[in-house]
Amino acid sequence: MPSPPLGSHVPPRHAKIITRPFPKSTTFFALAPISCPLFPRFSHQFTTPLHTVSHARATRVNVGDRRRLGSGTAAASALAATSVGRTMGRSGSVRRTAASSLPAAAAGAGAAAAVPAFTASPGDYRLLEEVGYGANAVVYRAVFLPSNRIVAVKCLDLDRVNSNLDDVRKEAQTMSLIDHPNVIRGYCSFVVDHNLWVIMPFMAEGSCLHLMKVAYPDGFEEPVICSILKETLKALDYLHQQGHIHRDVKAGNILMDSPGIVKLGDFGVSACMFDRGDRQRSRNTFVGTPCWMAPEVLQPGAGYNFKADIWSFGITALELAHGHAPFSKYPPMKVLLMTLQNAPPGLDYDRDKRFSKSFKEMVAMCLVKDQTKRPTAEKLLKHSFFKNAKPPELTVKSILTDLPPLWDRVKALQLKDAAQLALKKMPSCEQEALSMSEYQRGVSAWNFDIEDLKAQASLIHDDDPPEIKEDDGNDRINEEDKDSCSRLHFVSDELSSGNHSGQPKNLNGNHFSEQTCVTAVSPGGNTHEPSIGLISEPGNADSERKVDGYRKQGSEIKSLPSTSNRDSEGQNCRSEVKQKHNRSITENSHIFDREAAAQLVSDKQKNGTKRTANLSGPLALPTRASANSLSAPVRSSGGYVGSLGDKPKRSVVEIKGRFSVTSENVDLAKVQEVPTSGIPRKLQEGSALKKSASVGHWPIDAKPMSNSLQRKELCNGSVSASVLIPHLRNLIQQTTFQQDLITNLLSNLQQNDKADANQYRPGTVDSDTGLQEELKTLYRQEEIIDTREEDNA
Ligand SMILES: Nc1ncnc2c1ncn2[C@@H]1O[C@H](COP(=O)(O)OP(=O)(O)OP(=O)(O)O)[C@@H](O)[C@H]1O
Repeated sequence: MPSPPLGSHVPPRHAKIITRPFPKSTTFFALAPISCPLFPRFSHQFTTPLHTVSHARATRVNVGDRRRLGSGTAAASALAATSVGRTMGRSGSVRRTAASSLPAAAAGAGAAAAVPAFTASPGDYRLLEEVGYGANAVVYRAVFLPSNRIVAVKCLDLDRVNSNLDDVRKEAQTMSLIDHPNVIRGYCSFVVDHNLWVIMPFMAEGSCLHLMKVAYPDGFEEPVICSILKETLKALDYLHQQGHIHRDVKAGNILMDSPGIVKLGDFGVSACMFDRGDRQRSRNTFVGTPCWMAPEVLQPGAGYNFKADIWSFGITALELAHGHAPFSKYPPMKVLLMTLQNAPPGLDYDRDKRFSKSFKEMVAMCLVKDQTKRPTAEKLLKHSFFKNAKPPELTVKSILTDLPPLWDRVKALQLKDAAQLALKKMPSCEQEALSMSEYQRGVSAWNFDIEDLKAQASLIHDDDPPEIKEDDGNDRINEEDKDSCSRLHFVSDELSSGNHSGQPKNLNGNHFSEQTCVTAVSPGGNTHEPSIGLISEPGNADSERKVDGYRKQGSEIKSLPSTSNRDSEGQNCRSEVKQKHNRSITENSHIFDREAAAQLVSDKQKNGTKRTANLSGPLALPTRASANSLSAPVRSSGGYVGSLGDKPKRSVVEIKGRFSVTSENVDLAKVQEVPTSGIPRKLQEGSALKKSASVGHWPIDAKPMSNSLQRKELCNGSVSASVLIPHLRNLIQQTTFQQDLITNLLSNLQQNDKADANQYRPGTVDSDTGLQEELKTLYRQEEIIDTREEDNA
């Protein structure tokens, strides 16, 4: 059954239209585009449904075309407020939406009354608790003071999204045009200092991902999944019919409200299928989250369409069934390769016996690699699995009982992860753990250096640990895989015969470090009474919590007295939500070139050799704290950090180009097994020596494990934390020492080089007294360690 159209003039079915050029005259967006003072250049794209043209206002600032908002001031002057206060009669669905976010007391009256307009004045909103944050935004529960209505305010940090103004604009615009009970719409949006505020309905139960992390780590029961998926599918059907590809369908973007209302949110990376020019080109870039990405999104050339959402929907179904997405244990580039090379994941394993045949079938229909064989959302809604779906009011409601309020859950998750991080007491671990959890959560704005990815992918061991085989789909190799392989060969040929130089493209090189958020209020204008419900003074210890260098935005947001002076709207007070992000952001922060990735795939295939390191760590993803990510297992995984601005000290056991494998993420047994011929005997015992592309042969002690039993225990993961932690501490000490030693050796060599370049022979370090001394020191150190270990044993 088609979703409600935007207006009666809108043909109910558009899904078919998208497969052919869409004639302008039949577009269901505004025939007369609304003026776009915000982005004159994009005015033609600022369309809005006809029935909202008269209500949509792109007001405030009229500034020239600025694709990039470098500073808050620029941002403020470049982004206009768009208020879509729907004062006129709206469809029933909108009223339902509105009612769902009304405070209990007002709900009854609110449902009957006309939906009040929302103003584009920050003074009209009192920010309450933080209820989530993602790649670019912090989301607050807030009160719209004129009607005392509870809303969510998404504060997008424009400093962080300065290279993706299109995304910002699209998200705000798309959200404001949404008119469907299962899609989050934006009431209005406007700039407040460095932030774009998007006002939207408050979804009191947060995202499905959140809920799973808090209470359902192994996923939901089938009836619940069925309800959630059906609502999500209705949202997708609607969006596709309106010409949008969501591109980021995942449990983290499925939001729930108390009465069991389910809505799809986050249009940060959505695309219009009818776009041409710049925006069309953006569909040739990776946008989305690796685990949820359809194969065709990862392949160059062909392009993709709304069917990519159907794939993501299938992955989301698995996510809801298992508590995590398939392949989520792997680093992103491995996910990419597996998505292309392996059979699609499914519900085929022992643990999935509890699920019905129709559920499995439905998932299998979505996860077909050939996008043309995937059903449309509309067709999928007719699948037998959804026929018997119970109303979400019943099923979803049942999973929401006895839970604390959303903000308390968010706080608890934050504290839990902060505690885990504190336990590690390792700055690099912190960074890696965040990176890993970020990845596991599935970031939208993942951003990395393709060269690094190539290096890292080449280090990925093709033999996966047995415990994660299950999700690989390796056992399910089928005809599709053969197709996939042949496509990959084609990609390879294409790349090698084309004008690809073989050089990896480095399109962004964005480097991120840890996110730091600070919340502050500047009570501008009114000295007696800070009228907006924020918050705390900058620098106030209460407003900033710092746990082992990880400073999080204070959740203890204090509600201050609100202004009663309505005339002073926007003047009596100003609220400022500052998010200081200690990261550098450059252009294209969440895309990278698909061809470059294909080159990676090609290289990987050509390479064909098995590598020594079994990498389980993440790529150097932008490290970003996220409420969503905070409950993800904190795992010290090593991972490449070469692209990060600050290279944390760690024990490097292998350097491959710019890639470093740290002792933390190298399989201990394998390290021990590395051939070390030609290395002094002492170093072979209990040390791993590997070739470093950068520095030649150097003795590096990865894990001096004298006790093979202990080593086995460590490898099979049965060892307890109490055993492991001292060992790791010991390791850190050793590696710090070794790093210093290596530095000394290097500087000695350099000095020697200068002194007598002709006499210097590589490998003749023994003739150098200084170096001999250093090596002796190393031996001594090793002996001490060995003795200590023997004592411990
Ligand atoms: N309307 C809402 N009501 C309640 N919570 C919300 C709402 N919108 C978002 N959230 C919470 O805030 C989180 C972050 O929001 P959102 O996904 O829009 O930010 P983002 O920066 O675009 O994230 P992403 O990393 O997915 O790109 C959500 O996962 C959800 O938990």
